[in-house]
Amino acid sequence: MARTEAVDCSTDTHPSIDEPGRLAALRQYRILDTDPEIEFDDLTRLASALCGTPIALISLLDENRYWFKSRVGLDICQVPRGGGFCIHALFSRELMVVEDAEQDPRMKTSPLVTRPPHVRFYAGAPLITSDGVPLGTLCVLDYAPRALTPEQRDGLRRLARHVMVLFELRKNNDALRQAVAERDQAEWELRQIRQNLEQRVTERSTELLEANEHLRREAAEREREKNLLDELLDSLPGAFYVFDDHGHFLRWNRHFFNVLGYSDEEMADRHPPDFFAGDKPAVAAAIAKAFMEGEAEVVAHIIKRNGESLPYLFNGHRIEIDGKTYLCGMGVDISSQKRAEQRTAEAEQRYRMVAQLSPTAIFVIRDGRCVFANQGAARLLRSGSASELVGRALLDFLHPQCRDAFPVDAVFPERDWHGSPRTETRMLALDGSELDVEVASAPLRLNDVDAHIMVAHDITDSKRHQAQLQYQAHHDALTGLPNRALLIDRLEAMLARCERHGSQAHVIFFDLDNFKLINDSLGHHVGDELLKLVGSRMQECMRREDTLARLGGDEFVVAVADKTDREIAQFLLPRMIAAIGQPYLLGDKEIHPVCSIGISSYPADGEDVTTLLKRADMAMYRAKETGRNRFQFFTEDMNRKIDERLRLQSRLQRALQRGEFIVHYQPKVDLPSGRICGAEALLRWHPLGEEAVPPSKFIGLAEETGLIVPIGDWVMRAACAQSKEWEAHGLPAISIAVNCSPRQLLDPDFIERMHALLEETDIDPGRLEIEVTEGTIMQHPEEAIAILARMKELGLKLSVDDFGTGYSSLSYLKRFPIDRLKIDQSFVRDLPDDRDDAAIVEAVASLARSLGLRVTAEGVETAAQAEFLRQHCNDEAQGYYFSKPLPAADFAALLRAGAVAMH
Ligand SMILES: Nc1nc2c(ncn2[C@@H]2O[C@@H]3COP(=O)(O)O[C@H]4[C@@H](O)[C@H](n5cnc6c(=O)[nH]c(N)nc65)O[C@@H]4COP(=O)(O)O[C@H]3[C@H]2O)c(=O)[nH]1
Repeated sequence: MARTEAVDCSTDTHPSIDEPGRLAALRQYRILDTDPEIEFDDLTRLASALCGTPIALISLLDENRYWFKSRVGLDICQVPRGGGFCIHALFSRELMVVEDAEQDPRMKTSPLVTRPPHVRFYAGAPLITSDGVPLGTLCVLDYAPRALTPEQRDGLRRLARHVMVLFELRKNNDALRQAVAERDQAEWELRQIRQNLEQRVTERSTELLEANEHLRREAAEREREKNLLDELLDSLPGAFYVFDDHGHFLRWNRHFFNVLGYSDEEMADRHPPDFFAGDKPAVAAAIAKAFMEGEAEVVAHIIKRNGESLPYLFNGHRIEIDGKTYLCGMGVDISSQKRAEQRTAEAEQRYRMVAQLSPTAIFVIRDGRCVFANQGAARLLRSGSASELVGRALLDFLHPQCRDAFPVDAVFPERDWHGSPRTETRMLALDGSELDVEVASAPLRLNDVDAHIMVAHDITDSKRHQAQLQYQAHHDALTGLPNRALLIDRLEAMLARCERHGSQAHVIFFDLDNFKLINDSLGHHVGDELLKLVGSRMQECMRREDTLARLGGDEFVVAVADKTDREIAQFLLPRMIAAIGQPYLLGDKEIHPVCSIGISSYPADGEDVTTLLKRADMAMYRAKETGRNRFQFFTEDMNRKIDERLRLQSRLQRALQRGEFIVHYQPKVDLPSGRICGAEALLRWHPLGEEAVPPSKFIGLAEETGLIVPIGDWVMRAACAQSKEWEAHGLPAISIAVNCSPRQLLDPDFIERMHALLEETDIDPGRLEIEVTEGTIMQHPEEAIAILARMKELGLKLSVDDFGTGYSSLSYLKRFPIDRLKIDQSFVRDLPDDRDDAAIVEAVASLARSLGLRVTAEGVETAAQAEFLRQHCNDEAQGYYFSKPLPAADFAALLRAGAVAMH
């Protein structure tokens, strides 16, 4: 493409051209300074090709320049108005062809010619509007002079017209676009307007809806308020009303219907006085008063629809609404109140009567003086009449010792079971007698002044009774001495005192050794008398501060403080033993009780009551073992003995299963002939791997623990079996005696077991002798007699062992279904020298003879004893003199020999 500098063309016009009009027309096409468009560029290229020129332009002339809408072969887009050629073609409105510009006077000075691009050829077809206005040209240019063929000329013209068609099309399009744009704008504006309108309509509708809702809510609220008011009025506990000064009802509540029975129609027709009969004048006066003074109240009987009348309390208040005067108020049914008043009046009357007639003393006290007293009060205080008490000071009736403590203001510290304040005090009757009373009190308003009512009742007897009960709970009924409970209390207090002072205290346990025997043999009444005497004799030996208690049976305990062991042992106990040991004459009997005493001391032997009592008891048992009228201080050794005893017990429990028992047999000798006539079965215990334990050590324990029952059964069975065996071996038939302890005898199954044993061993019952001690029988004589009788029924022989030690009376002895008496070895021991024993033995032998009983003397150890017995008793004897108890085999050998040697 040829480059050229901008060409300066001078502006020139043509007289035939309305230049401003042309320029205006040009502007209408709105094409100047627009971007290249392909449709125009195609035409330009067509023109260049058609004419064979390197340059082709669509050139438009405005006020100052030639602006090229489309160009081929030229790279500038405009040239000044004075530097171009087109103006000639434009103004001539014809195709103009300049074959050599250097030769053409109109152009040879043109910068396009004189300077690069050095145009030499120019052909331009004017672009003329349909109105004939020239706008520019479609021109072709060349650097060399040339000519155009007529076809080229014609083609150029046609192409110019095409350009113009395009211009027109473009202009129309523009106009169309403009119109479309304007229409779009109009549409947009319309839409805007519509939207605005719609929005306003919406807003307005919302406002209207809101206003409507507001109105609806207000209406609902008013309705609700009205309903609420109606409900409120209907819920009033009475007849609400509003009526005007003509007596026309404006408003009333459901009470008129629900309670009084009037319908709304009836209410509308009625006037206030219509509801009343007898009370009409009072009601009318109250209405008039309310209208006049603003308010009034009246009690009147309203007539219900069914004719019934009820007392109502009406109130009325004058109100003004819109300048008019109304009366508004309510009537309340006061029938229950009236009834309550009536009941109160009746109750008051009743209470007055009850108070007057009550046997309980009732006082009303005001300012410390009696303002009312009933008959009960007069009786309590031994007064002639209740009125005599009125006006007197309450303190006058109180015992002087109680005056200070008595709460005259009725604020009592305790409460009775109704919750009323109560207290106990002592009163003085008018005759001077003293009374224990329980007083309850309550505050009271009396004629608008504070007072209190006081109810008093005589508890003198119950106090006495209580004291008695208290005494009984803490004292032994027989001797009147403190019992265990009181002893424990006092001991605790004593120990606490001793602890504070660092002093000593002693617990002394007394037990009468032979009491049981005395009691059983001489009767309970003798025993009781003896206990009372023992108690009082002991008491005489003691200081006031010491305590003597009876724990039950023949057990007494003395608690002594602030004495040493030596003082106790050297002074107190000997004194007591001497006092107790003095003979007692009870009825026609003289009794010599024997006591055993155990002592424990605080703090050495224990620091609490239980331990001290237990240890004194232990010591007492130890004393009992050591002999008559002995005392024994507790020693740690006793504890050890108890442990040993416990150990022994556990071994004894296993002994039977382990087969540690055997039976020895001691012969019984017929004194006249010296022949063995029987044997006593005696139990022996050889614990495995240990020394034999003598019966004296374990029989008592077995008895206490009940083990004696199975052990005794075993002995019986063993003895019976042994007897059968001897019999089977052809040995002489002898009777076998077996010991029976109290526990065995009184066992409920004893008889059944004996029966079974006889059947099982098949022994002749007449050869089995059961030995029961006299003491055993005398423990429960009646039961024992019954059991012995049943044993006799079984065919058994019975003997009373240790006879002479058990205090059995002759009358009992007569009733015992026994065969034999065994004289206790204590009476035999000192024979024949002891005259008493000799006399006893003789007496027993003679007694037995007269009762038809046989006699066996026990414990014969010497020939002299044997001889004495042979002379005076001449029955049976048993003892070491003849033989010690022997194992079964040795005994069999002895039996086989048939007699024992009598030296
Ligand atoms: N000093 C002395 N003693 C003599 C003489 N002759 C016999 N004795 C002993 O005196 C006791 C007599 O038995 P007991 O009075 O029934 O006294 C018996 C009896 O009460 C009881 N006992 C023994 N075996 C049994 C038994 O199987 N059942 C029951 N319930 N008690 C038994 O044990 C007590 C003591 O029995 P043992 O030690 O065997 O003592 C026996 C016997 O060995 C004598 O000349 N001089």
